[in-house]
Amino acid sequence: MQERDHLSVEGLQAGYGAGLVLKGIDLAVPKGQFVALLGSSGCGKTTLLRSIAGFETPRAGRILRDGAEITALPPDRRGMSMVFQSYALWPHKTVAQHIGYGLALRGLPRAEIAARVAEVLAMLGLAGLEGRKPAALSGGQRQRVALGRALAVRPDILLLDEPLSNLDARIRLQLRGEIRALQQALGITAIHVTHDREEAMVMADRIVILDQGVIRQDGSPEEIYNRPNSGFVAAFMGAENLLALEAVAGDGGVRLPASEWNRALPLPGLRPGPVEARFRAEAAVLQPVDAPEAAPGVLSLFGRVTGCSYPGGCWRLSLRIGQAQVEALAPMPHVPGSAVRLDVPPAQLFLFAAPADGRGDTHGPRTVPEPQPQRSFR
Ligand SMILES: Nc1ncnc2c1ncn2[C@@H]1O[C@H](COP(=O)(O)OP(=O)(O)OP(=O)(O)O)[C@@H](O)[C@H]1O
Repeated sequence: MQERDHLSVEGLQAGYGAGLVLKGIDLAVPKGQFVALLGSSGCGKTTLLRSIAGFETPRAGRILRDGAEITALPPDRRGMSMVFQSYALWPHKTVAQHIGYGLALRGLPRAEIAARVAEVLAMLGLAGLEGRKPAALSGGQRQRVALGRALAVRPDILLLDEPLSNLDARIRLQLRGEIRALQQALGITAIHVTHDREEAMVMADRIVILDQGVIRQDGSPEEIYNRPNSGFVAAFMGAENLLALEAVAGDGGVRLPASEWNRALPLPGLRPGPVEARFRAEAAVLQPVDAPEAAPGVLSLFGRVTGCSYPGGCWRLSLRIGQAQVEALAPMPHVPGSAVRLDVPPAQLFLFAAPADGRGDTHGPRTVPEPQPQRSFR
């Protein structure tokens, strides 16, 4: 715990019945930081958020706010507001009543409530809708009301539980930007639960990847995207193409020997043995098979097109490379059966010693530095 940590979670364990969902979470968040909790369904994101909010009682560990323990405090005494995926609006209350709700509970004078409601209505572009009830609002407007209710009490910690996932794509993009701008303008510390990778990337200062109740990686969006610390994180961040390689020791060090589907590649820093190679479809450059040899460090793969579709922009190719099926993008369509070369640049080729448990980080990746200690990320 450092002086500047606004919110800290230490050794947090939580679960339901006999099952343990969070298996020891440590997280220290400085004031004003926007943290995205990212992970697949069921990994424990909401359980962590609800534990921070005070809606779940942890089995072990502590939650601190500005250094003071709040683990046992009820939700309304934590100085936090939460926004839910389902909006959680009352059908019989108007927009103004929703936004003023927390202020009325706190016993603020009517005039002050009216002034604050007007301020929040203006801030969220809801002016003119104050007399409407939720049934007469669009999804985006409803979520703005829920956000307004959370912000009206001027929390300094805002907890967002997938607030955008019920909205259509256009409104989602718009609200994303609005929430981020408001959070920055108000200097609020925000914890945002999502399973949408792009949403986490564009909104957050920091991304925490959760998997089965443990933190797999914690870093800036650029770090997580460009330097995943495991095959799991690489795959979660879109590097879904997977090749099973075998690193061998030779005179010039550890390398990937040439085969009918790849050129040889030095693998400095990796031990001999099975290697998991991952890359994004958009990272690979499609070449004719007889193109000049690629620059050193580039992994050149040879395969055949098995499928071709047009999702818009580029053509998306499915390719058979040895035993693996991978995806790549191309500016032109390719006939199934065509022979092609795929070049993967070193910065975008994520290599990990292949693990026994399929998670890709047992004896350290070649291209990835050790994960940063949490406290260095500020
Ligand atoms: N009230 C509950 N009682 C029993 N089990 C629960 C309860 N709430 C959640 N769980 C279980 O705990 C695990 C973690 O759930 P949690 O909602 O925290 O995951 P999540 O990462 O937020 O998932 P999603 O993205 O699907 O919302 C899941 O296996 C879920 O089924």
